[in-house]
Parts: sequence; C-alpha cells; structure tokens
Amino acid sequence: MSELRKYVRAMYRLIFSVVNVVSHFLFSLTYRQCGEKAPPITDLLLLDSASKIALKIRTKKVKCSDVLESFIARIKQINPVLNCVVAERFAEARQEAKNVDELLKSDTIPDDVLAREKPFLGVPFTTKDCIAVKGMIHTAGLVARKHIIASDDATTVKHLKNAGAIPIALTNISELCMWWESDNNIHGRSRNPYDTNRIVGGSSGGEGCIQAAAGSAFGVGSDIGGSIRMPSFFNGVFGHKPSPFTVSNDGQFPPPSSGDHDSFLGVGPMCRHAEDLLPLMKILSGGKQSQLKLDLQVNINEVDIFYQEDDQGSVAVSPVNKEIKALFGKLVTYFDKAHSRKLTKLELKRFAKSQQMWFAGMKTQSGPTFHDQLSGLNGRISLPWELLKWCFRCSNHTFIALSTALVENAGEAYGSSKHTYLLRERDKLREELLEILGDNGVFIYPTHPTVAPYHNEPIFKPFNFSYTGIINVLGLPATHIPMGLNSEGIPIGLQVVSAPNNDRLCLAIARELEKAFGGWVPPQLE
Ligand SMILES: CCCCCCCC/C=C\CCCCCCCC(N)=O
Repeated sequence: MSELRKYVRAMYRLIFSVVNVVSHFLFSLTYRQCGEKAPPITDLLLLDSASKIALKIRTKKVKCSDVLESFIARIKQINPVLNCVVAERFAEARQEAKNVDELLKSDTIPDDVLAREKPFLGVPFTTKDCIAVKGMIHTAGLVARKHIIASDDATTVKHLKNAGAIPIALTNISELCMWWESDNNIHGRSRNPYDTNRIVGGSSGGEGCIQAAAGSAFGVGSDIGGSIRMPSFFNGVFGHKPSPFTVSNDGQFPPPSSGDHDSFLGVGPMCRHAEDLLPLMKILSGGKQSQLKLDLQVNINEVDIFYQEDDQGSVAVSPVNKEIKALFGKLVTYFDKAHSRKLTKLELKRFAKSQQMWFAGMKTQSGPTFHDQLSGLNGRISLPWELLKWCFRCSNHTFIALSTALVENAGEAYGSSKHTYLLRERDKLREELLEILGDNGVFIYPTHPTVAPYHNEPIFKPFNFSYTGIINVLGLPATHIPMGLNSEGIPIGLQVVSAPNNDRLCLAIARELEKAFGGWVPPQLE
C-alpha cells in the first residue's frame, strides 16, 4: 500500500472512531435512564416453544382457540409499548382456530398422520410486512404501497398454512427492508423489549421484537444483509438465514433485483427456542429438505468448530464490544469442559473488506436499483428534492432510505476495475472459508459488533451491518444464537455459519449452545 493510501486510511479510521465514540456518548446522555421493558409475561403458555404448543394442541391438552387468545392478548398488551405489529387478522384467525378445534374433536385424523402432515396445526405465527399474506397489507414500509393488499400468499406462507399454522399479524420493518433500524413513514418506529430506548434492528425488526416479547409462537423473516440475524441478535432470539435457493423468495416486496440477489436473500425462521428451527426449516424449504439433509443426525463431537473474534480491522465498522468478544472465551471453555474439544481460531484478513464486498455484490448490471424501488417500481424519485422535503418533514421517505440511494448511486460502477477486484476478493474469501469448513465444519463469528444501539444511533455507524452482510454475499447459511444478556441487561450472542446446504450443522450448534448458555431470556417474567 502506498504511503498516501496508508495515511488516508488512518485518517478515515480516526474520523470514524471519533464519530463512533462521540455519537454513542451523546446518545447515552440523551437516554440517560433505561427505557421501559416489555410488560411482564404472566401467561406461562407463552413461554413454550412452537413445537410444544403444536403437541399440546394436537393431543388436546389445550384448545387451539385458547392458545390463539393468549397470543392475541399478549399482542394487545405489548404493542402500545413496542409498536412491533402493524396489521392483524384476529377475526379470521379465530375462525381458523375454531375449525382446528372442531377437526380435533371429530377424531377423524389419527395423531401420527396429523404430526406428519400438519406438524404446526393451530400454531399462531407472524411475518414481516414485506412477505405476502393474502388479504393483508403488503407495504414494505413504503408510503406509495400503503394501500396495497396482497392477492395471494407468499410460497413460504402457503407452506406454513399447509402445515397447519395460522398467520395472526404482520410485523414492522425498515423502508423497503434496507436498513437495520425498523422505522418507516407508515407505521413508525419499533422499540426494543429490553430497553425501549433502543432499536429492534432491521429489517425484520418487528419480528425480532415480537418473538422476544412472546407475542407469537414463531415468525418468518428475510435477510439479504442481516435482516433476520441482526434483529434476532438485538432482541435475543434465534434466527436462521438459509442456504441459497432452498427456501422460496416468492411473494416478497421488493423482489430480488437480480439472479445474484436471489442467492443472497434468504427467508427463514425466527423463534425463541432452538428446537423450533429445524422443523420450521423443513416446512419452509418445501420440497428442498432432502437437499439440506435435515433429517441427518448431527453429532456435535464430530463437527469441526472454527471461530474468529472480529473482522480484522475494517475501517468504518465499530470494534466488537468486550462482552461480545468474551463470549468466544466462554465457548472455548465450554467445548473443552463439556466435550473435550479444542476450537480453532481463525484470522481471515479479507473480512476487513466485508462492507465493500457486500456493496460490490449488491450492484446489479440491469435489475432495478434501490433508487428505482423507492417509487414502488413506478418511475424514479428525485433524491435532492426528497431530501429537501425531508428537512421540512414533508417527504414520504425516511432519511436513511434516501441516503442509501445516494450511497448506491455514488458507489463503484458495475464492471469497473474496483468492482471486479472486490468480487474477486469475495470469491477468494469464499474459497478460503469453504476449504477450511469442508463438509463438517462451522464458523462462529460476531453477528454484530455492538449490542442494540439507541434509536437513530445506527446512522452514525451505518456499516456495522457488514458482519452479517458478508455472509450473504458469500452465499452461506447462518444462524444467530442468543447467549444471554450483557451487564446492562441487553441481549448478546453470536452467529454460526456453515458451507452451503449444511444448515443442519448450524441448527445443531444452536441447540447445543442454547443448553449451554440459556438461549432466549424473557425481557421480564412476573
Ligand atoms: C450521514 C448518514 C450516512 C448514511 C449512509 C447510509 C448508507 C447505508 C447503506 C447501506 C445500508 C444497508 C443496510 C442493510 C441492512 C439489512 C438489509 C437486509 N434486508 O438484510
């Protein structure tokens, strides 16, 4: 590297560090006192996993209608505080729950058939407001789509309905799902159940929030840069971004802009209990579960475990918090004590370019850009004009959506030498990692460098999402695993990554670490 480039890099790093530290200090002064927490959970049924609830319904230990009423009551209790639900279909769900109870009462279908064909019979679930649920709004947080009603279910929603699950509500997202705080000009901002002064993440932020607050039995999110894993991390729940092309991306707005985006984007489960991830992946992947070999047993003692504590010094990304870094030490000790296993530490330097590699991967040659999508794919908005309107609170768009479009327009041109270089670097990193992982390895890596920031704080550290984003452009599956709370009571955890189609390894590690570290911790229990 030339001396000049080194100097520019050092200056850039210095400026970023100052902005990072000063902005956090100012935000913590503004929010000096911890905000509210989600109201305490008093109905113990809400603590069960979706699989246990399904079993209880199927074996008539509880009525489906009663389960539904428990979740409806919980949503009504939490939503005024957290603003995670943006639309509901309680009346239709009540009728569907009644039908389930009548079906079960009739005893016409044997238990084992029900367990096989309708494994989630009567279980209430939620999904984000960009995945179509027939008859419900489908806005993607874009004012231009405020009145759009989905005319059909997304394929994933169809699969879940076929498995007997009942959609009850839609959850909040960021505008066009392209930011990691969930706030938009239709539904407003969602608040973290562990401290309402903090973000829920994005784009599946309402979903992470409702899962943590036990407002639905499980949820569905989508992830092209971390939109399942970041909200799972900030809200202390499990979330899995599947291997490319194993779960349908149909029925989402915005649709993937290019073939590449289709491989980066993944629809996957979000839930409080690790045991739900595998059965949900079986359902969501439709006919593809054999590709994922989800029925193959995983012996943890035979999985090769690698880890890396940070991205090796990316310039514009916050350093990994001490308490998150300390989780690696705890992991090493746990595997040593419980399994007499040694974990292998990696220091792959190319991760330092994660952010640039994500942007390079997202650049499309011909598909609609983010800027095109801001109009709802109906012409092109003027960014300077909208930014001016935003200053007077007159724009239909969020500041961050407009800024993202500007950053996108200012980036490397498709096919430029820098763009080609970054794609090559990404491919080399993928080869390097796949070689290490082989067919039986997992890679444990921070999901995010800091715990849930305060509202609006992400604007001052926009590229922190690159810890998750890099995994998307590498085309790998990954699961976020909650591993307790930090000293301020805010969730922490890590993501586990595997080679494509080895999702089952990630899910097995999630179950193991849930046993070892406790998994989801309710925001408040009475
Ligand atoms: C002064 C403010 C500058 C703000 C610059 C903002 C640039 C933001 C650029 C990209 C943000 C991408 C965030 C991706 C979040 C997750 C996406 C997903 N759906 O998985």
